[in-house]
Amino acid sequence: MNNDIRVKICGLTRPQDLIAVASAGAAYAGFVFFAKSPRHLDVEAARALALEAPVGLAKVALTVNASDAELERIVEAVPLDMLQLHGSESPERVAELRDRFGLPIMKAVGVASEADLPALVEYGRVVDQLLVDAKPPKGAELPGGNGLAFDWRLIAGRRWPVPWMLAGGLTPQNVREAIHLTGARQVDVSSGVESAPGVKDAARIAAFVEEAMA
Ligand SMILES: O=C(O)c1ccccc1NCC(=O)[C@H](O)[C@H](O)COP(=O)(O)O
Repeated sequence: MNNDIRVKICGLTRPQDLIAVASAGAAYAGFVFFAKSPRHLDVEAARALALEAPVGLAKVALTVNASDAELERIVEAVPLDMLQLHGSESPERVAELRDRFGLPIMKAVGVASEADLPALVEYGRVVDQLLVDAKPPKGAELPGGNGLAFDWRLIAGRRWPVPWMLAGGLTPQNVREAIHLTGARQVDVSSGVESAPGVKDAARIAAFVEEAMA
């Protein structure tokens, strides 16, 4: 059992999702604030859900190029442990938000080729965590949560100055290989544990966490 692997399950929308994630032993629960996503939560729904989260489950709000006002509404209403910025926020914007809201920040960086790797170093200077995710394909509706993996060999053996999380197309079937190949100590999944877009599946969540920690 590889207990030092920490798992994030992203895109929870129902109380039963929280139970499934916590009982599986995941460390993070992600709430998506992005209207085009099938996992989108409005602030009131996210507040209600977050208030039911078991103690010890870290609650992560995921936003995409959100305005100050949007972030203020979320942070004031929803008890959170981390902000995940999943848009084109610059390192300067990220640093500004980290100072303003006093919450740990995880910045998602899309990877498709070697050319995308320097951004991890640049953001790594201003964040608390990095999310190393698959770069969305051109024309994709969603900046993340697409169920697509990137070539994990691109980051094999690489390290950054802050904790990082591997994401993109992970499933119960491939997560062990992904961890072995990349050396990731944290993994994140959304599509790979769903029975339909936006519908989390408790059995797949349990299987994913078990495989990640095997
Ligand atoms: O999950 C979404 O719907 C989403 C929408 C807009 C921006 C980001 C989104 N998800 C970000 C995540 O952290 C996902 O867990 C990550 O991209 C991995 O997704 P998947 O490949 O589906 O496991």
